[in-house]
Amino acid sequence: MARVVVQNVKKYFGNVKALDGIDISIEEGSFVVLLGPSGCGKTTLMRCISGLEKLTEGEILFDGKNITNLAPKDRNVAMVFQSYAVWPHMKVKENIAYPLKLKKVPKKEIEERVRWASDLLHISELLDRYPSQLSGGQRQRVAVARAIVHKPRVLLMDEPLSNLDALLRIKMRSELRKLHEQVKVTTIYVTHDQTEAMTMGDKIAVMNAGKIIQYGSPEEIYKAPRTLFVAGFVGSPQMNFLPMKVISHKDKFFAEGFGLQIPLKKDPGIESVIVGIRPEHISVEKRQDSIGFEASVYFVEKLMSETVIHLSVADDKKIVVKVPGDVSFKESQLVQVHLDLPFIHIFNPVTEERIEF
Ligand SMILES: Nc1ncnc2c1ncn2[C@@H]1O[C@H](COP(=O)(O)OP(=O)(O)OP(=O)(O)O)[C@@H](O)[C@H]1O
Repeated sequence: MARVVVQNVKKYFGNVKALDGIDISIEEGSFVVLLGPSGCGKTTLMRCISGLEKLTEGEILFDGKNITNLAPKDRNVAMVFQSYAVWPHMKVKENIAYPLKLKKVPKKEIEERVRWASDLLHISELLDRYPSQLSGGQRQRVAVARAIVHKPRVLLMDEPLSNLDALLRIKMRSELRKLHEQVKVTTIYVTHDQTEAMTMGDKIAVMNAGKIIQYGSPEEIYKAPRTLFVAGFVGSPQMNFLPMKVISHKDKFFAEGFGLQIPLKKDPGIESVIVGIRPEHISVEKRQDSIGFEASVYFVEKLMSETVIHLSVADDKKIVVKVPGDVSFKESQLVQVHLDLPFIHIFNPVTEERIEF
């Protein structure tokens, strides 16, 4: 396993800036998720790290050694793709053994390694089947076993769970995490699914338009999103954004709008702000350190374990509230809602950056 450092990497396809100056340092043995919307450059960054794509500019280092011009086969990197990409004409055991055969590993060692990888992926009883005799989930396990069998320095996974049904995806998430704990190979995992990113990554790099916007632990990204984009991309349902005016009153500062006055800890130095608050930090009951206001129920989504309430506040602005359990509300019903002040985020509407208090 290796520490991976990407320095000022740019990759242009004609006029398209797929990667527009990427800097990231990935600790040896860690699990890092690249998260971002379609087209933001996630796959291109993976392909650059694997050597399948040549950089326009910049450098990639493994353990301090510049590997920018090294051929893919000399980097000792393994990839797992969304499409399982297992050889249909080979049995499972031959598929897994394939990378070792290429490296001319002795037969006995191949057998041992195939047993090791298939035990880890719980597919030992499938070794004599052909891929056509496997389910999608089993095929993806074979692809992962084949990727780890030669103990790569870096394991790259590009949306490996996208083709699986919802239940299996959730199961495989925890299995891949467990596998990583056992094998400890430096792993870079691409997804556009924020739940997958939050549950799997030691760290998440949130990307947009060829750039990394924020790189941090899931907790940092959830609790202190650096920009409006990150705040809106991570969390479900999405964070509520309320554009408000800044007013001062007796040396105190407030964000004012929608019938609300939110105390600010200091002068933000601008005339207006965007107040962000996650649906789970708004309640329909008074809580300590919260401020309340009236809103009318617009639409209710009952998920039984939680209830998502869409509300209209002043100026017909809609906000979304998530409360635990199965709560009944009628359309147009008036409710008192409360914002938990410690969980409020403040953004600059021009730069879209977070303002720290
Ligand atoms: N070979 C190519 N030729 C031209 N443009 C390309 C090529 N590969 C990627 N691009 C462009 O580069 C940008 C980044 O693409 P990339 O596939 O890396 O995004 P992504 O984040 O992985 O998206 P997705 O989640 O949809 O797979 C896109 O605008 C894409 O159209």
